[in-house]
Amino acid sequence: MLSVSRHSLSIIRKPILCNSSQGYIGRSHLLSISTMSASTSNKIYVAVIGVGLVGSELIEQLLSIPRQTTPFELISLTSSTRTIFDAANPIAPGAAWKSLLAASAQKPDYKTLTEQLAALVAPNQKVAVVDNTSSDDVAALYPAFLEKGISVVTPNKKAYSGDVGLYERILNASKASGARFLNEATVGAGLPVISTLKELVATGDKVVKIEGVFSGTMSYIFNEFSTGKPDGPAFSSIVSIAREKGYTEPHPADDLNGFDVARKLTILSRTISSGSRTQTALPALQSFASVQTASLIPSALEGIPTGDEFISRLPEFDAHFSQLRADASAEDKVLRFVGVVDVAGGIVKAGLEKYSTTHPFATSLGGSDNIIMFHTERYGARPLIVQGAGAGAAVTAMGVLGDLFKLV
Ligand SMILES: NC(=O)C1=CN([C@@H]2O[C@H](COP(=O)(O)OP(=O)(O)OC[C@H]3O[C@@H](n4cnc5c(N)ncnc54)[C@H](OP(=O)(O)O)[C@@H]3O)[C@@H](O)[C@H]2O)C=CC1
Ligand SMILES: N[C@@H](CC=O)C(=O)O
Ligand code: NA
Repeated sequence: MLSVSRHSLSIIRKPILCNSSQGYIGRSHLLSISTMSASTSNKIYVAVIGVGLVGSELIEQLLSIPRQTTPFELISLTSSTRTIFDAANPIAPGAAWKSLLAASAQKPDYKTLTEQLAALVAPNQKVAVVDNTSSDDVAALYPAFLEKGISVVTPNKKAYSGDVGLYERILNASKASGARFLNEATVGAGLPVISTLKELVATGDKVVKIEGVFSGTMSYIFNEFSTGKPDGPAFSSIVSIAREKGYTEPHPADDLNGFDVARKLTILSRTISSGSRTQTALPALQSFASVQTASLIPSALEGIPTGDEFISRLPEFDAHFSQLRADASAEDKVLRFVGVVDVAGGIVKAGLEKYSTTHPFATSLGGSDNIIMFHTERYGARPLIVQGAGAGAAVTAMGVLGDLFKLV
């Protein structure tokens, strides 16, 4: 049970009928037949891990689905320090869930959570963990969740772009149990990038190359910093704004070192390799570290432990970035940080490039826009293009919630 005050508990929805194998049957004798069918079939119990920017927004979006139509029951929240779990009293729309979690005396215990969730898996009753952290430790738990039939939905790139052993364990566990691993929001946030790629590959199209701007942070930084003019705002000031807008990783160095893009390229490469009908020329990446990546971080700033300290030291290197901007401008070009998965050529790489001021990367991007171009056999000379905001809480949470709906 939740260890919270009576006052807090009063905002949790109380079922009138509850059946241990089917969960809610209804919350009022006035429920209509259609409402009852929504709440008795295809129920999906959801446990959210990580209640930061994306996690909080996801919870709000989840709780905003009309009660009559939602298939979801939000039964557990876990932050880095506390946890709550109560399958019999799911968190209700309008509940002060932050206070509930803050009032809990329970520390996170993932072994117990796995057992509690596994006990709920049943026909017509699915269970999903949503990992909204950027934690390697939480990512390492995915095989254990999946083995027990618990689906995993996540914007966290760590598992699918990390060590190949973990990646393979995820695939195997999902295959064995039928539980799903869904990670749309790991690339392009809410943009339909992974789903588009999976459909291209599953329907037998041959992906020749994927190229684009994959980082909302890098997009924002260079859209603002490098417009074709020789001068403009200081690099460090724009990085600070990108952080304030919620585009950066918890540590902004994870964006500026190119690793965030390298992780996304690894996820795309592995999605192609695992779905293709025939072998491709893509390298079998041991991890995102195998991607050829050109970091933007000056060596003096490498390994700085906190994001705050990193940001405070970045102005020391503003002159360096201003020079890069001026050099590009002298050639009538802009700077953009791009990624390429060259399937035909077997190359996966990320780095800062110069583009003519008339190129779509210079003219059509704004804010945190991502642009992803799929060059495939069927799309011939004119690529399939996905473009739009590629970072930020609202669009990322939407990508996560969209994946949850795929479980219905
Ligand atoms: N922001 C964006 O635009 C996008 C983000 N993503 C991904 O979404 C994920 C979340 O990003 P964002 O919300 O911006 O980051 P935040 O830093 O705002 O949130 C991460 C949360 O995870 C919590 N956390 C860390 N470790 C654990 C743990 N072991 N158990 C439970 N909770 C933990 C942190 O708690 P505490 O603060 O206490 O450490 C923090 O609240 C990341 O993986 C990111 O890459 C993907 C696409 C876009
Ligand atoms: N920090 C990332 C967030 C989304 O993946 C980015 O800037 O793209
Ligand atoms: Na996406």
